Amino acid sequence: MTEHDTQPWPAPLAEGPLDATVTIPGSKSLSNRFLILAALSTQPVHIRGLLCSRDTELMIGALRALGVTCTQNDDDATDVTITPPADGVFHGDTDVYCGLAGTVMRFVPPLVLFANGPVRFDGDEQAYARPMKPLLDGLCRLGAHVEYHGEEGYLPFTVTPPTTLESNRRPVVKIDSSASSQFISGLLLAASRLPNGLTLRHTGRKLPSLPHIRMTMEDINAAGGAVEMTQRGEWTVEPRALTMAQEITVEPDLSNAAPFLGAALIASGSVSVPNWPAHTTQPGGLLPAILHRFGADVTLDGTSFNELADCEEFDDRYCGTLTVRSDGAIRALGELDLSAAGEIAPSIAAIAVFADGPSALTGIGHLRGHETNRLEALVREIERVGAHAHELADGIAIEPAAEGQLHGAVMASYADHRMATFAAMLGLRIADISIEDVQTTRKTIPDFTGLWTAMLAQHE
Ligand SMILES: O=C(O)C1=C[C@@H](OP(=O)(O)O)[C@@H](O)[C@H](O)C1
Ligand SMILES: C=C(OP(=O)(O)O)C(=O)O
Repeated sequence: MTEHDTQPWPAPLAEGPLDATVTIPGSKSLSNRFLILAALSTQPVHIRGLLCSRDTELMIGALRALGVTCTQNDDDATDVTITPPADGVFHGDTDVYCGLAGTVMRFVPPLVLFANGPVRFDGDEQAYARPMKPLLDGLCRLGAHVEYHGEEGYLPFTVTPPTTLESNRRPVVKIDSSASSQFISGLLLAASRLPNGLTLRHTGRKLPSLPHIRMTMEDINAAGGAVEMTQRGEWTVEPRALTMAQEITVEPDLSNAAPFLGAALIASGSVSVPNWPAHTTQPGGLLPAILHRFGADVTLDGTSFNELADCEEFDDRYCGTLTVRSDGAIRALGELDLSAAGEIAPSIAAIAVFADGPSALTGIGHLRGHETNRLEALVREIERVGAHAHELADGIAIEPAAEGQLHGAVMASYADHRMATFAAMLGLRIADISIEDVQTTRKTIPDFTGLWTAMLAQHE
């Protein structure tokens, strides 16, 4: 146990305008999709730049339990080779531990359709509150059997594979995915292996995180699959043998870049992130526009954000250095619909605490079912430092306080990586902020405190 596990971590105050470059580790969402697709592939896949954090370790643990060979390079754990079981059949009669990782608890159970025995799923106690039922109902429609060991619709549970998969016609699965896009992604990722593919319909009114569903579709199609959105809220997947490229590189996690890029606004100065993809399926790709709306100057390799869309130099594969500059004056957002990118809401909320007026983040009611009830947690932590916030039916309204009214506090992190990074962002401008259990950031960032202090050491 380190000191950080027991003592709140004193979040550093910015000593002056930043002039920093930060290299962001691989994307959680891409890493865990590539791992699943590699496990379903017909040949070994070499993944470079894999995120090495709790959520990817849990995914690797899950795949190993199912009989997939995952070999990490001794000198570089981000370099991994995945070899699916020789006959493509996953091992049953095993246990999968999901921790608090949505991508593990929603992407792995569909693999059990192709296993030779039941698989038991469990996770952290806090994971027992995360919705699972629409995904598991979908698996039951495909012939699996689900037994709940606690409350119906939640972890822990056992999935037993069907004795045979329906093979005379294409199954139609209808689920309400308004609580999480990951139900759709999980079913799509596995569906190419079904004898007749799948038609999947979303029956709810709202669907969050559409970029993450587009990411799923793009990754499946790049692996030789054939998935399309046939109409709003309906997808078809053709039966296909998936063959991923033999080598694939993971983009940096653009959502995890949000606290660092946001620091340029809160602390003033500039923060640069190399290897920023000009085109991406990650929802963090929306950050340049949002930070620009807050008043920052945003450039990719020197080209200003306003010109990026028309710039022919930036083809689909272009990666450059994204730089965010600010004099510390932050414009309020008014209302911002974040339904496409709910996972960056805590970072956007931290910036909004220092804006020149109120901001409302909407379209994110489903954040109540994330790692913690993030809307409730954000309101509580914003009030704790002396600013004001309240919950909306589908979001949060933030009212900044005059700087003299803001004060330090011991901030709770709720076992939520993004609540911990949110608190560190507040600590850039508010003295005497410390953060309980900052190591919870290991869910998706291997060394958050190291990266954060290194960023702060680079100032004007
Ligand atoms: O598919 C993915 O990789 C993710 C989808 C989103 O989930 P929700 O739709 O539940 O918000 C996002 O918030 C999560 O961090 C990652
Ligand atoms: C919601 C998140 O994670 P998960 O993949 O566990 O759903 C997140 O990282 O913000």
